[in-house]
Amino acid sequence: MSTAHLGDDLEVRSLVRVFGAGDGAVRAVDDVSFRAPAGRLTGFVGGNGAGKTSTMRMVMGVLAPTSGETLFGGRPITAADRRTFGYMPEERGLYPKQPVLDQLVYLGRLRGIPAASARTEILDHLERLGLADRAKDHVEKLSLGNQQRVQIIAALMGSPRALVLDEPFSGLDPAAVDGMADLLREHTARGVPVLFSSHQLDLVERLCERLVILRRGEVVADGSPAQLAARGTVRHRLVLTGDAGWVRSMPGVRAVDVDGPVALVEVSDDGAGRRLLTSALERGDVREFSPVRPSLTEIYREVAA
Ligand SMILES: Nc1ncnc2c1ncn2[C@@H]1O[C@H](COP(=O)(O)OP(=O)(O)OP(=O)(O)O)[C@@H](O)[C@H]1O
Repeated sequence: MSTAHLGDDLEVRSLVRVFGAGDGAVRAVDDVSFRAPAGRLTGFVGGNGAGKTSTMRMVMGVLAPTSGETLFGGRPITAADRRTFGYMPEERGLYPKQPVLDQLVYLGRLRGIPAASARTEILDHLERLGLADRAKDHVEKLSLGNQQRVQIIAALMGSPRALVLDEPFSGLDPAAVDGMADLLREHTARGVPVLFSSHQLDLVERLCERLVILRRGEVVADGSPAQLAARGTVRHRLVLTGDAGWVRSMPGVRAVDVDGPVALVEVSDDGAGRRLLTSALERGDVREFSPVRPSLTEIYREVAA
């Protein structure tokens, strides 16, 4: 039995995975280190082929690292640890011809969850994800989004000690996204680290306390959304009473967008910002002059493009 207890971080250290050899070798994961802290939702983002799935597979032991380590609570992750983890792989593996409830009970038993307690938990999760009336249906009769919900329940049942979820939100409608987010928060509240990949940046920004951005196998950003926002280019929003077109000719000011009395600008330094504000005040009332935090999408474009 694992000695790990709730409150352990998941961590990867100097993780490398090379596919192929010689000239055709691909360094899919290239010296990746980051931590998914206990009790936090960590979003794992990056473009197609950035190395997210390969990293998660190495955490779950279904892909061998070329080098580097995967750790839980500071110790190398063991097979016993992994049996206590909830994993949603990229390749969804449900049996089409088996009823939903039977299948989930079976998957639970593979993870050592007694059938009776698995049933209670599964029925509760089906209810919460709006699938209570589908428990006896064959999986193949469900829409893809509903099959996805079943897959999610398979990963979440049995009070896992860590959750590793590859694209858990893809294909879900907004109500299911909210239901799923609530479920994940219940797990972080128990002290579980949750690592999930996603291409939906708005969702990651809304949900995550931490995020890790990969680009071509390397970590290019790692921190809270606020920490990442502080790294991005800060802009200012200037709202005047008259037309703001004149800001375009101010030295040290780049007008990103001007629309009537509203201008979004980047200033080269504090001095240029002060000169801009002074000029604006000389021309009349200034209704607003405020820094604009870059959105995650903008930060992502800066670091991952
Ligand atoms: N089994 C494999 N054999 C050879 N190359 C592979 C294998 N698995 C992944 N790769 C390559 O490794 C790189 C990273 O792929 P990976 O699936 O980890 O990225 P990803 O970030 O999950 O991408 P996506 O968002 O598209 O799912 C890609 O170039 C991919 O082609």
